Amino acid sequence: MDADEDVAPAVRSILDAADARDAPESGRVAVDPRSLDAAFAAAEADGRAPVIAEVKPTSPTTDGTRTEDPVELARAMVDGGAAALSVLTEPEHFGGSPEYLQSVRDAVDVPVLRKDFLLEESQLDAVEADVVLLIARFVGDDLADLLAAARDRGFQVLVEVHTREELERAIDAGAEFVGVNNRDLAKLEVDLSTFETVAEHAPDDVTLIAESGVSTPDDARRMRRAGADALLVGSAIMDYEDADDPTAAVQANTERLTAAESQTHDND
Ligand SMILES: O=C(O)c1ccccc1NCC(=O)[C@H](O)[C@H](O)COP(=O)(O)O
Repeated sequence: MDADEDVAPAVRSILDAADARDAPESGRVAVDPRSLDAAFAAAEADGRAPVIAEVKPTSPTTDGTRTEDPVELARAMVDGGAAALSVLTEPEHFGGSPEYLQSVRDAVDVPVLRKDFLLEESQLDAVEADVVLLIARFVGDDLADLLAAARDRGFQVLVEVHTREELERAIDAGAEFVGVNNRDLAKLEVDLSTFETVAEHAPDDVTLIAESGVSTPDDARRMRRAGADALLVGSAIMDYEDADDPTAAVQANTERLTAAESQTHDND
């Protein structure tokens, strides 16, 4: 691993925990994945903004922990029009688990992204998912090998970048799905202009996903105008702590963002 020396203490702690995690005892996984590109195309054909809705019980920048059943939340996201789902499997800082992901994937028919901080090949085998995340900053020179190892198992791979230099490394490694994270993991600050400045350098044949900080339909349209093929949204969809009915709130939050494309004015 390289380039992690400047990260926020919370991220340092996440990486230390990932380093310390035992290799899964299960054997090597072999995945028959649900196509992410097809899911995005189906959403667009239906007039929905392609949204990957994230089941994120907590995080270093979230107050408290959402304890509702991840499967119920995931179903509400799909009912709200999510093209795909992301499920945190990191246990110590995000309240996730591979078991949650497996239950969610069994319950829905959209592609499911495994959101975690994968540093080693063996960690790919913790659970089947349609897509796995590799964060360019954290895997450093191992990116191409991990990408190949993930594809050998059948996974689609989302390579996350935050800078133009990381984008170039992702492209050189052969990434087909690139997520530009608007959250700077050095400071945990979110700035939507990150996607705008990095995405313009991406080749046309890459599927580009705007990650983090998308809170309103206006934000969604802004990212789409800047070239996002899809949006990865966690906090704004999981924002239901004051709601009487959490699953209804999650569905409504998802609908608000997936409907962004069909609105001409912002009515956030
Ligand atoms: O979300 C965090 O606080 C966080 C902190 C440290 C490292 C990663 C973090 N988030 C991971 C993510 O990629 C986001 O959950 C995802 O992009 C959704 O972001 P948002 O819509 O802003 O919740």
